[in-house]
Parts: sequence; structure tokens; C-alpha cells
Amino acid sequence: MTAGTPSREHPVTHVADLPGRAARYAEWPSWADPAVVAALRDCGVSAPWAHQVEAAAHAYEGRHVVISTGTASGKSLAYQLPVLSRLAAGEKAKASVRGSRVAEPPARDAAPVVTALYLSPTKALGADQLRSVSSLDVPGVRAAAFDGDTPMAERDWVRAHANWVFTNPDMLHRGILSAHGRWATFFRRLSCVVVDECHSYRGVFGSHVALLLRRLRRVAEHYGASPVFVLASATTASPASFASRLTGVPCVAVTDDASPRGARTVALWEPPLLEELTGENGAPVRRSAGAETSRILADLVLEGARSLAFIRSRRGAELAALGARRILSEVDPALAESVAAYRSGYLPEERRALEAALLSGRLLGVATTNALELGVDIAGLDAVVLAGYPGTLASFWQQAGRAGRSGDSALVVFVARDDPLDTYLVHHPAALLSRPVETAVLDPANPYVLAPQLACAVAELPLTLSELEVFGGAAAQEVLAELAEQKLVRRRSSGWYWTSRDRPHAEVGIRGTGGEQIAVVEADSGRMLGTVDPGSACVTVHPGAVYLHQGSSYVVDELDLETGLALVHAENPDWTTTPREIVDISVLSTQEKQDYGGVSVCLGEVAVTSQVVGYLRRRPSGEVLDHTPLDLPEQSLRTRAVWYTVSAELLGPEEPRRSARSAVPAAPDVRDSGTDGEVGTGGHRVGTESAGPVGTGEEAPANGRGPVREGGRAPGSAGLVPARIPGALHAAEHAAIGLLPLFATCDRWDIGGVSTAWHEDTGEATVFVHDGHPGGAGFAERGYAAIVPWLAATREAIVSCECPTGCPSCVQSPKCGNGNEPLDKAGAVAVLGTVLGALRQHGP
Ligand SMILES: Nc1ncnc2c1ncn2[C@@H]1O[C@H](COP(=O)(O)OP(=O)(O)OP(=O)(O)O)[C@@H](O)[C@H]1O
Repeated sequence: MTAGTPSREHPVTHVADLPGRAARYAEWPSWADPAVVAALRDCGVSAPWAHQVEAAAHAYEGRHVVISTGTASGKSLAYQLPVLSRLAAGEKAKASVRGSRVAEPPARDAAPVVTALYLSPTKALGADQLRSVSSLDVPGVRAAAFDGDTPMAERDWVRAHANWVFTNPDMLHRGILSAHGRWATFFRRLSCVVVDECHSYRGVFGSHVALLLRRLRRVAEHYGASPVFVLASATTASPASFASRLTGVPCVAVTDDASPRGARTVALWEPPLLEELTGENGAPVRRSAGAETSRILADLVLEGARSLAFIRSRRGAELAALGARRILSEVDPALAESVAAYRSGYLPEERRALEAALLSGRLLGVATTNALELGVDIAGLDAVVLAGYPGTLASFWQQAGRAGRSGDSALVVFVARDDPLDTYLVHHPAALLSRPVETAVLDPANPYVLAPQLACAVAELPLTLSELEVFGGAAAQEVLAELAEQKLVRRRSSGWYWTSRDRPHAEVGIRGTGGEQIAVVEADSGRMLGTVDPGSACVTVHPGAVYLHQGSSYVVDELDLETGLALVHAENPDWTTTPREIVDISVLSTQEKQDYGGVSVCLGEVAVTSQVVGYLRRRPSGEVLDHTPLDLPEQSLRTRAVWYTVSAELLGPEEPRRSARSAVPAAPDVRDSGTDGEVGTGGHRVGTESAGPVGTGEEAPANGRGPVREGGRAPGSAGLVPARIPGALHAAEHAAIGLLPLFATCDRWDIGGVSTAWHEDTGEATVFVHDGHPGGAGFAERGYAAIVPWLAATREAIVSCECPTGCPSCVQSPKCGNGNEPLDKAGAVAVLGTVLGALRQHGP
């Protein structure tokens, strides 16, 4: 692998061998329908793996179950076997009641006897799974999609005749539960609900889905059905408790993966520093992870290895494929044809063609975004290259799991990007390879999610007192009282009733994002090249941006957000473009405020604005050609935040030589640099990390950048010179975001933060932590209520982390819009100590 690297370079920082394992098989269960077994055998499954039978048996026997095993461990078969067996058996039973002696396949227009529902987080994944079930062609099984793409003319047929309906939470919410009367037959016979890739239901979206599943259960019960839930998940911590929280019913977990796995070698790779080039302010730069990945991918293709490279951005995937093709074409132009890019935003038929080509071996190298992480049946590759940490350990293992054929060893290369988080990981392999996978967090009791969900539930069916428990008991009662006050529901002795003829469903967004996709269209030909998320359009298709599609390069002429159109023309310039974005927060109203002698803690409404103000054109070497200003609209998010302010006296050293008021603004301006703008606004979450570990409680010395000045400072003050304040606040903000999920049961993706040494609305140094969703989701309230334990845990997490100057486990944030600069770990400990001191001294 290092054959192509110059001898003075030593990019590999660590190599780990992960042993392979042999498959453990089980007998086909006696209850399995012979037609289903025959169909699966025909598809090459000679015998099921033990975990598949274990999970399938739970489901068949009516126990709610979650199967949480590795990539390509056959989770689909684990739910297909019981569901298809039940569907086939149901149809047979009907045939025998009718007295037909010959096993005739039921007509396409027969009414179903037993039905099942399949839910996937995305339409694309649902379509993949439907294709897989349909290809089995089990007699009596009428599987069909019911999603946004289902033509109106087909919808009636699906409702009346399909016995396995493939849909997604959005359609379940808007198109099925809202009109359940039209689905009466389907619900009456509903025997099984499959929730695929359930680990992706986290944060606000997860909380919505949790309540949606409770609504589904209630509607099914109304029609006399009590379906069994079968959940499939990537490997996560505590799958049973997660699945139980998601569905509201106790689930058993199957985690003992019996699928075979080839041995894998994991190499951690740090691109070398370049001697000939420096970055901003003369800082040394490393060869980019993308360029390094292109080279590794090209080498792997030359070796004939079927390889996937995961790149974090769509643009990066295009560039990496282009780079590998360029390298290969120098060796043999024909070889260049065996490399392609893959990402969402391609048209479905393009994606299918690419998947088939990779499976058949016609393509050897594919550079992809995480679009190939989930669900797609691509496994057993010779190598996987990860350019940058994908955000969670669950994602890391899911992507790495695409490599490894039984009997053959495979290679996984993790290439660090030039950022502190990745650098930390390649030098601390245990943090990557030995930590338990994090569990997804959701909170169905969140009042902001509960209110719209309860409105939908009441509109679907009047809600009785005895059903309240399903929706959170007392919390639900409070929310219903508010809805009654707003005259949306009416309380009667028998329960709560919807007052309007209109249904609330269309108004309730369950993903916390919204808006139509932006179409990218070639102006000359009118050809649609792909789509872009509206939240990220200003970043990816601003006027002047170089937009890549399948290796072809386009330049954007016009972006019209109103009509949802970006017009481009084909052009292949020798530069790339990088947008510059500023993020700001302003206080709209302060609802709660507590003063604690120099520290105040507030809760209120804020406006978070981000704006792409220009872009840089760079040569591939990193050389900046120029900066072009842009006049694009601000993207704004009105939400809720918790914030604390600290007086200059408490932050600074004792007896400040300058007046406190002038000392703080003299620090570098961090209104832009101390922000984490890339948060929770949907569509462009480019990274993550698990929240930092909570400390052991031992007060280890914080070995931060520059010692915390112990001498010469006022009792209780942080003792920081002005230049350190921005970094200290920024580091404290990051760690607080990491720790809030402990108290607010949110996901760190659902929140964001801004820190500043002087904020114009508060007039002081301020750290904001805000909900990442319009209108807020209740997390800020929880932070406000738990301010002391939250900040104490934040401080402890930083103190107990043994790294010297800050790392992903303490003060670095993967979503920092500012590349984790400036960060002052010791300063953060000092600030938090001061804030906590004030809270405790002056608290109630
Ligand atoms: N018992 C088995 N024996 C041999 N092959 C199997 C068996 N079970 C499943 N497979 C094959 O393994 C591949 C992966 O299966 P599947 O896509 O269901 O895995 P998965 O766990 O859902 O993957 P992902 O991690 O992508 O969600 C498929 O090609 C499937 O046909």
C-alpha cells in the first residue's frame, strides 16, 4: 500500500489486524414457509446464519425484536423470513378455506389476509429493499411501495391489495395515518412492522418517529391489530433499550453476529506535510486527504482490488474519482474507465447502473459519499478507504464493513483530514478502534415534538385518558391542556377531541428541515443534472461555484432560491471554489434570566443567521487566486437558546490594568471565528463525534495551553489575559454542546453554539447553546434547568481528559465551522470553574 509513497514519507501511523471469523449456520426453522425457503435458496442462501434464525424466531413468535449486527450481516433476511412466511401462510390458509385444492397463486387483486409494513429512513433505501423482496417472487406476496413517487393511479391498488407496503416515516405520517380510514383493511390485518436502519432515528427526527410509531400502534389497535415490531440496526450500544424507547414496546435484542467475516487490516494514515507549500499565515499544510485518497484508490485499482473510497462531501467524492482517473489514465487510459463517483443527488437510474457495475467488477474503484453506507447491498470488497472520520463510530464501522470477503483478507485505510480531530484519531488508535459504538439519543417526551404529534394523534382518533401513558403520561396531559387552551382540541369526559375539519398533518414536519430541493440544470440543454438540499444551496451552488457531476465540471451562472433552480454551464477551470460563510446569533427575547454575581444564565429566543458572503478560487495546490464577494440572502433559523454571560472582572486577572470594559473587546473578534454554524439546519451535517467522556471525578490537572494563572487573580476569577478569552469560551462552548445530551436527551446534532468575548445583545462575554431546529425543540430549556450539573459535567469531562491541549474527547468539535480554532483547554476549565463558583455561591 505504501509502495507509491516516497521513502522519506511515513504516512502509516498504526496498523491493526482484525481477525476474520467463520460463519455459524442454523437450520431453516420448521415454521418457515417452504416457498420462502426455496426462493431464498434460489438467491444463493443455502442456510441461514444463526443470528438470522434467532431474530426471525422472535418476530415469528410475536416478540418485538431488534437485530443489531455488522454491515452486510444479512439483517434483511432476518425480517424477510418471518414476514414472508406469515404473508404466504395467510394466503394459503385463505385458499384452503375456499376449498381450492390446487395451490394457485392468489390473484393480484385479491384482498390481503395478513399485511406487513416496512419503514426505511429514505425512499432510496425502501426502493432497494422492495426490489430485493420482489425479486424473491414468493407466491401470494404482493409487495408495493407507497411513497411520494407512487403514482396516484396506483395508490388505490396498494391500499386495497398490497400485503407488504414499503414506505417511510414521512409518508406514514402524511399519507397513511392521516387517512387511516382508507387503510382500514390493511390495518385490520397488520401483523408486522419492520423498522429498518433504526439507528438513524435520532435527535428530533428520532423523537418524531418514536411518537409516529406510537400513533401507528394506536391506529392498528383501533382496527383490532397488534403488530410485532422487527427493527434492524447497525451495531450500536444498548440496542434493546434504544429500540424499546423508539417503539414504546419492550424489545429483545439479537447481537451475536454469526455471518462470516474476512480478516481485515486497518491502517491509519496521516498525509505528510508538504515542504513546498504553506497555508494561511504560513502554516504548514498536509497533502489533502482527498488527493491522498485518489492516489490510494488508483493504486488499489492497479492491483485489481475492488475498492470503495468514502469521502465526506459530494464534491470531494467527485474530485477523488477524477483524481484517481487522472492517475490511472497515465498508466493505461482504459483503466481510468474503471473508476467512478457515486453520491445522492444522482438520478436513481444512474445509481443503479453504478451499483451493478461495481458488483459485476466492471468498476473497480468508486469514490462515494455516505450514500453507499447504508442499505445498499454492496459488501465483500477488497478495500475501503475512508477520507476523514465519518462522524460516528457507528458510521466508521458501517463503512469499514463494506470490505472483507470470507476467506480473503481485506484492507481498510483511514486517511486523516488536516484537522485536529482526525489527527487525534490517527495518533490515538484506541479512540477509533477500541471504543464502544455510541447509542442514538431521542426523547419522545420532548414537549416541542409531543405537541404537534399529539395534535395529529387526536385528529386521527379521539384520545382517551387510558391512552395517555403511551404518549408520556403527565407530559402529554400538560401538552393537551395547552392544545385545548389554543382551541385545537376539546376536552370531554371521554377524552380529547379534534375540533377542526382540517387535519394538522401537513403542517407538521418530522425531519426538522423543510423546503423543496434545488434542481441543478444545464442551461443550454435543459438537462437536469441533480438536486441540492435547499439548506446548503448557497454553499454548494452559489454563482461562480464549480459544480461537479459524474466527473464533469460545471460552473454555476445563476442561483434562484425562489424557483428552486441553479443554472450551470459546462466548464472545466483549473481551480476549485470554497465558500466563505459567516454565522451570527442575536437575542430576540429573554424569557428567563438568573443573576449570580457577575455570571448570568438566560433562556430565550434567538435568531441564528448564516450567510455565504463570497468565495475563494484556489488552484489544486492550495494557492488562492482571489476572493469574490457574493450577495446572497441570509439563511436564518429562529430558535431557542440557553446562554451564560461572564463579566470581564470575573474573566480577567486580578486588578486589571485596563478597565474591564476595554480589556475584553481588545481580544480578537470571535463573532465569526467562534461559531459552530454548521448545525442542525439539515442537509449539511458533515461530521460528528460522540460526546466527550464524562470525567471520572478525579481532579487531574488540566495540562492546557499555557497554565491557568493561579497567582495574582481575584478569588473566583478565571485569571485570563484578554487574548486567551476567545479560545477559552470557544472550548467551553464545544464541550458544553458535547455534554448537553446527557441532560437534555437530545443528540448533539440537534444543537449548536456560538461563543464570543463580547456580544452586542448581552454586552459581555457570552456562550450560547441553541436548538438547531426552527422554533426550538426543548433542549435549551433542559440545559437551562440543569445548568449547574451540566456545566459541572462539562468541566469534569475536560479536566479528566489527559490530552494536553484539547482533543475530540474534550474541547474539539467535529462541526466547528471554524476548524476548531481558537481553543484554549486550560482557559475553558478556568472559565467553567469561575462560572460554577458564581452559580454555587449566589445560587438559590
Ligand atoms: N445466510 C446467508 N448466507 C449467505 N448469504 C447471505 C445470507 N444471508 C444474507 N446473505 C447475503 O448477504 C448480503 C448482505 O445482506 P443484507 O443486505 O441483508 O445485509 P444487511 O445486514 O442488511 O446489510 P447493511 O449493513 O448494508 O444494512 C446479501 O447479498 C444477502 O443475499
